[in-house]
Amino acid sequence: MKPFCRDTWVEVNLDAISANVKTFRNHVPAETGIMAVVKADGYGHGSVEVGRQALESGANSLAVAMLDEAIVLREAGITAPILVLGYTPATAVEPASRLQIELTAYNADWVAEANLVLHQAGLAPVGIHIKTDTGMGRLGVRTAEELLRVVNALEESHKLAWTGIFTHFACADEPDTTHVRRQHETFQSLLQSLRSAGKNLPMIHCCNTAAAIAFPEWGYDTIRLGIGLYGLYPSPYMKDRADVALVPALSLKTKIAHVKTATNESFTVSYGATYTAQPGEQIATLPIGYADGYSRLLSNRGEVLYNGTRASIVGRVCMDQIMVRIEQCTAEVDDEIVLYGKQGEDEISLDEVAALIGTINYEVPCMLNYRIPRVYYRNGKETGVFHPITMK
Ligand SMILES: Cc1ncc(COP(=O)(O)O)cc1O
Repeated sequence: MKPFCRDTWVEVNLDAISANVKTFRNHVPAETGIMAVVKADGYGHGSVEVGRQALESGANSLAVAMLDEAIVLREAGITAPILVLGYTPATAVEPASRLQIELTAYNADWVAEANLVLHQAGLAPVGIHIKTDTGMGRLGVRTAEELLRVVNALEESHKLAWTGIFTHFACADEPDTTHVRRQHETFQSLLQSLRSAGKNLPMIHCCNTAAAIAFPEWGYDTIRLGIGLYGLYPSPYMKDRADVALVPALSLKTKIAHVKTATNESFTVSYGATYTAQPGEQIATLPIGYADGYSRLLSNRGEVLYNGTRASIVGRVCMDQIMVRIEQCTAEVDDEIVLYGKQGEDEISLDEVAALIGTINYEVPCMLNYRIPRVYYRNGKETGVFHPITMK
C-alpha cells in the first residue's frame, strides 16, 4: 500500500544535498568543518534524511534551532555532534545531557541555573557554545566584559563545558560588505579579548552560507551551512556572483484530480468568483491548497508545469485545492503537475515563487507542512518516504 492517500508530495533529491555539501567542502579551507543546518525540519526537506545525507557526504556536525529538533535527530539514530542554535530554557536542559546535544548560552545567570539543574539531576556535563552578538541584534553577548563573565561562569561550572564560540551575520548576502566586515572585526576583537585574558578558545565559527561563499577565509573551525545545503542561494546577489554552483534539492508535485471545459460565459472559478473561464477553456483541479503551505497569495498569479509548459492558477487558492487553466486542453485526471521544480525544459524555482508572494526563498519550503509526504531519491531511485501524518 502506498504510504499516502493523496497524490501530492515533495520530492527531495539526496544527490543534490550531497553535491552541495561537496561544493562547499571544496570552497572553504581544508581545516574548516561543515555544520549542516537542518532546523525547521531541514528547511522543509526533512531533517533526518537530509542530516544523514549531509553527514555521509562530508558534513561533520548538525545544527538545529531548538532542543526538540535535536531530540528528533537523536531518536532517529544520528550520533554526530548536534548544536542547538537558539535559546533553551535552563529548566529544559536535561535532555541535552542525556542525549549529548550541545546548547547555546550567552548569559552567566543562565549558566548558573543550568548548572544547578544538571547537578541536582546528577547528569553528565553539556557542551556549550557561547553566542556573541556582533550586529545581528538577536541573541548573544555584546561586550568583552559580558563575554568574560560567561566564560568564567562556564569554567566554574562542573556540569557545563565551554566547547564553542560563534556569531551570526545579518548582511553577509548583500553586495555592500560594510556591515558584515564590521561584524567580523567585532568578533575578532571579542576573540582577542579572551586570548588576552589567558583563555584557550574552543571551536570558533561565524559563517552562514552567504559568508561561506563570499569569505571562505572566515571559515575558522566550521561553517554553518543552511540554505546552500538545499541548493538555494541566500540572495539574488549571491546567485549572480556565481562563486559556487548549487543544485536545488526540492520539488513539489501533484496529480490532476478533476478536469472540465468551460461551456459558457458564466463559468466562474473558486471562492469570490474572481476568474471567469472563456468557453472552451480547460480547467484542472489540483489537490493542494493553503492548508498545505501553498500560499494563497498565488491566487490568480502563480503558475504550475503541465506537460513541460506553464499553466496559470485561476481563481483563489483554496484551503485544499487550486484550479489551473490548461492551454493545450489535453489534460486528464492523474496527469502529473509540477508546482515547484523542473518539468521538461522549464522550471518553477523557489526563487520565482518567493518573489511572487513577496518573501524569500527560505520561507517557501519551510511553509510546506505535515500534510505533504516527503519522498526521497538517490541515484534516480526512490529510497524512502516520510509522511508526518501517518509516521512518527
Ligand atoms: C545561527 C544561525 N547560523 C546559521 C544559519 C544558516 O544560515 P543560512 O541558511 O543562511 O546558511 C542560521 C542561523 O540562525
